[in-house]
Amino acid sequence: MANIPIVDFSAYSHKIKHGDRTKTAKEIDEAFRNVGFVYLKNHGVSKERVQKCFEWSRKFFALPLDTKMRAPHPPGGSHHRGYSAPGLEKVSQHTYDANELNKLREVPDHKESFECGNTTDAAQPNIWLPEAALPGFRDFMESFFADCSALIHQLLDALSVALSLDNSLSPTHSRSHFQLRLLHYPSLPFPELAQGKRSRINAHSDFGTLTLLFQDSVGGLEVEDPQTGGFRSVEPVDDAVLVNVGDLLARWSNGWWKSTVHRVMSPPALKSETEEEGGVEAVVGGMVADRYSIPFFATADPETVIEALPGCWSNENPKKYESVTAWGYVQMRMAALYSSSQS
Ligand SMILES: O=C(O)CCC(=O)C(=O)O
Ligand SMILES: [Fe+2]
Repeated sequence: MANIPIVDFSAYSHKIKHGDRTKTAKEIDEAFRNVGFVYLKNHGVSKERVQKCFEWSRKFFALPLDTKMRAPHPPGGSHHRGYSAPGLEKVSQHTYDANELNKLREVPDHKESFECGNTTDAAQPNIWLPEAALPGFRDFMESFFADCSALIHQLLDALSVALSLDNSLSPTHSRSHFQLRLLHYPSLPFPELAQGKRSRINAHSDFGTLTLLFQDSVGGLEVEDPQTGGFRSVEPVDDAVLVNVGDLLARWSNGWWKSTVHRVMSPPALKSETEEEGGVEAVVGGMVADRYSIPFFATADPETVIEALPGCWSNENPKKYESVTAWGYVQMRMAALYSSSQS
């Protein structure tokens, strides 16, 4: 099991006094340096709201395919909104060559997703189903988006305290051009996953600054141990949101915080059952349960120049990365996600 620290975030979500805030910021800082992931308790997005979001997600994915296709994800990676049917998106880790991408797609990610963003994001307008197809869905997602955005801004305040920055990082995300994603990994025969014929989500790091991840209780998320290169299971924690550092924040902090590679495989319970029963053959015909998760991706305002933050570099620890704009970097990564199968 991966050792992901659990931090009480009330000092930021409930605006408790300054001293507690510094302590919380230091705890998050340590988790981001060591693992790149942290679980936050008392994060301010209520349990009821999270449960409701999972309910809406289940309702959405239970609709017939031709109804879901009334909000289709456009071809290519630059407009990342709407519904993607299973097999459309294949996550890669820094693979930009078209032949390589097509090879990777031979093992499709067995998932479907729905993406939506900020209503003010003119560059990537949302793509909704007609209201009558799922009344109330759009309203709920817009308000859940606002809940998650508020948490991101509190986290940016905490990170600025951790680095003793003069100004909070929150204004660099002032437009909140974030992305809320509903993910459904359909049930599938265990051997297909175990033998690598299909994957749930391939190993990758996230592109932006911060990701929130709400998961159901099925499990299967794994994070890479940077020391050994092996993967460790992440156990879902009740009422806690998982937060991880994306590549842009790792660059911005000059590598101080880690953007850790992660993937989704079989739930750990299923794996240990097969070991006890003497290997994969013992479960031929067994099915892996459906899994639902809700990531929320934050990134900085598009024109923000990402270069080592004050305090993260010195003559002894020079800047490791070229400066990039937030927009330029994310577009390059997104293009690789959707490019070759659709061009
Ligand atoms: O479903 C999960 O638990 C992880 C999803 C994920 O890593 C992603 O969408 O970037
Ligand atoms: Fe991810």
